[in-house]
Amino acid sequence: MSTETGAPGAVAEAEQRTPVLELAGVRAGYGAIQALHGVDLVVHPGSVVALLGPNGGGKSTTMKVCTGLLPLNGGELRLAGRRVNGLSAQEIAKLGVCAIPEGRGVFPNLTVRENLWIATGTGTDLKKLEAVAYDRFPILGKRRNQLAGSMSGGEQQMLALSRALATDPAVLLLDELSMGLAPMIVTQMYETVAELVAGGLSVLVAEQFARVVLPIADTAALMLHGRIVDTGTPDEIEGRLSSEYLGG
Ligand SMILES: Nc1ncnc2c1ncn2[C@@H]1O[C@H](COP(=O)(O)OP(=O)(O)OP(=O)(O)O)[C@@H](O)[C@H]1O
Repeated sequence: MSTETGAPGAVAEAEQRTPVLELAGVRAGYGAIQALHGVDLVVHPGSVVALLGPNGGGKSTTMKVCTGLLPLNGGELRLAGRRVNGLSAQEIAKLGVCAIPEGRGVFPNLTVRENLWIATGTGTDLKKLEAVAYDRFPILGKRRNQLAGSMSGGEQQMLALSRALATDPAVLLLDELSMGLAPMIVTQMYETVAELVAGGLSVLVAEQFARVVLPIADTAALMLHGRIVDTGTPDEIEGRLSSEYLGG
């Protein structure tokens, strides 16, 4: 969370603890296409790192590396200080990495309840899971028997977030949470993320339009052509970004 409310000590303290997620000199690509050329990123416990940059910069690829969906061909991926290069996506998920991919990640032909039921594979009881989800997003309770694919983009994103949180992740990866959503819904989604971070969650969020995520970020990193070209506090980065990257 941003330190505006006066917790610089807490941030400094978090930075002294082992990062929940760390990329050091990470290289990765698709066959002959090298997409990441030595990416360094650190997510401290209870903080939000915003990964910014235009289309094709490598944000989604970075997310795929963090979830184990794409292997590294150089550098190191560390979770809670442990090198996890080469672990499968399933093993990485078990270590507490949970992602909401670009374009949501709900099962459109399943109802809200059925989508939540999928998360019971992690051992949580469906009733408890539903109670938490409907408490956080009452609209999901009203839509519990509706097919996820027939809901609005915002409602689908709420469902995706609820399902992700059911796994009690150590670090949550959000890829373009705002995509296709009305500004008011985006604000609401990021407010929810900020509340979760205040409760101790760590988040890495990729966003093409910086303005929607900078208010809740502790650190921002600008990515271009598979490289982090600038890192700083949200204020520092905002000051250096062109309006093109800031977005509406
Ligand atoms: N499946 C793929 N096969 C081949 N090249 C890919 C694949 N996915 C991404 N790339 C390439 O890797 C580079 C980084 O793409 P990536 O999707 O990570 O960027 P991004 O910053 O997330 O952009 P966007 O927001 O548009 O998804 C781009 O040059 C892209 O064309």
